[in-house]
Parts: sequence; structure tokens; C-alpha cells
Amino acid sequence: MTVRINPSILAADFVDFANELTRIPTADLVHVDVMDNHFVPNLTFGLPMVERLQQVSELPLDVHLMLEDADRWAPGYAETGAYSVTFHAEAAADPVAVARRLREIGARAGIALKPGTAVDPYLDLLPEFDQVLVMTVEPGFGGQSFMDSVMPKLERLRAAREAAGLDVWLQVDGGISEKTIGIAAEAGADTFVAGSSVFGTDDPVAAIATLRAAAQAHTHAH
Ligand SMILES: O=C(CO)[C@H](O)[C@H](O)COP(=O)(O)O
Repeated sequence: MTVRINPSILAADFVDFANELTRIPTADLVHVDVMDNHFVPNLTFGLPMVERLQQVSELPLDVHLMLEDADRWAPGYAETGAYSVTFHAEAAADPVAVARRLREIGARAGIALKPGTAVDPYLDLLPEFDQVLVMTVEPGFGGQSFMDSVMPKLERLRAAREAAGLDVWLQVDGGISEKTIGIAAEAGADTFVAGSSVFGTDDPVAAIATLRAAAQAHTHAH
């Protein structure tokens, strides 16, 4: 199975994103955290920044919306040309309608589950999504500790994906490091967001290679 490593620019230098992007040529996608200071108690940037990132990035953008009212705001992020747009389950009045709109615009549609959000209501909806983001920390801040208590959700998702014969990516985000990535891969994750453990190092290319190898060593052949 393919392993994807998506460095999160939350851990990069906010006044030097263009240069920071050149440090991760071996990444699969760039993870872009949009926070509105309402859905999460932190603020990053919005649509104008994502539009510029889309223009300068050679890697596809994996936009993670930590904002309220995804029904209203998510389509605009897809219109930037972002490869994928992921919104939180609680942030949309009609998650399926949002996902369908994102796909219509041409983006992959993702739904994100906070550590306390149950996975069960979404298992039957998997065909509506291209990606499920299982948060392995409370969203809002980088540099937190990986929560292995959410691994059963990945196992449920993996089983449901297999039963339905779907190609939904299972993404994890938060506290992903050389030490923790294998636990998430073992549970079923194939797409790994890593902030501090990539941009917080002197050699992001080496960090990505280390993470990829550690994930591959724990990835089941299915
Ligand atoms: O979505 C996020 C926080 O809400 C970040 O992408 C995530 O926490 C990455 O940071 P780190 O790898 O340093 O934990």
C-alpha cells in the first residue's frame, strides 16, 4: 500500500512559506492548516494565503479546514485548485452535501474526526469521501503528543473500506514522529501529516525518508 507523507506548514516559518516549500521536495502533498479561532482556539490564515500557496507550490495542497460553517467556506478552498479539502464533521450542517460540492469543483473531499468524535456514523458514508482524517491530537496546535487511544477508529475505517472495496485514504494528524508513525500505520493509516517532526528538523528531506521507511515497515500488504 502507498504511504504518503504530508508535512504540515503549521510548523514552518510563516513569513517564508515559499522558501519552506523548497525544503520538502520529497513530500507527497503539503498539509495546509486553516484555523478560524472559533472551531479551534487558534488562528492561522484564510483563503488569500491558500490561493498564493496554490500558485507557488509544486506539490499538491492538502487543505485541512479547522473552521466553522464548512458548508459556506469549504467550496472556496476547492476553487483555489487545492488537491484535497478536508473539513470537520461537526463543522458542516450537511457533510455529504459539502463533500459532493467539493468533488464537483474537482477537489478530493475529506472529513475530519476529532479524538472525541465517533466514527460509526461515517462508516456507511465512506463512498462520499476520498479521505478520512483521524485526528491524533486535539486540533488547534502543533507539537502535541500522539493519542494512540484513537487507533480503534482507524481499524474500523480500514475494515469498512475493505468491506466496501473503496480507495479512501486514511489520514492521521498530530504527534506523528519516527516513534509513533508505525502505530498509526499498523492500525490502518496510509497518509501521515507531520509538522514538528519535518519542519522542526535541520534536514526535512531526511526526516521525510525516515518517516516513510518507518510507516512502510508497519504497513500491511493489502
Ligand atoms: O492539524 C494540526 C493541529 O491541529 C497540525 O497539522 C498537527 O498538529 C501537526 O503538528 P505536529 O506534527 O507538530 O503534531
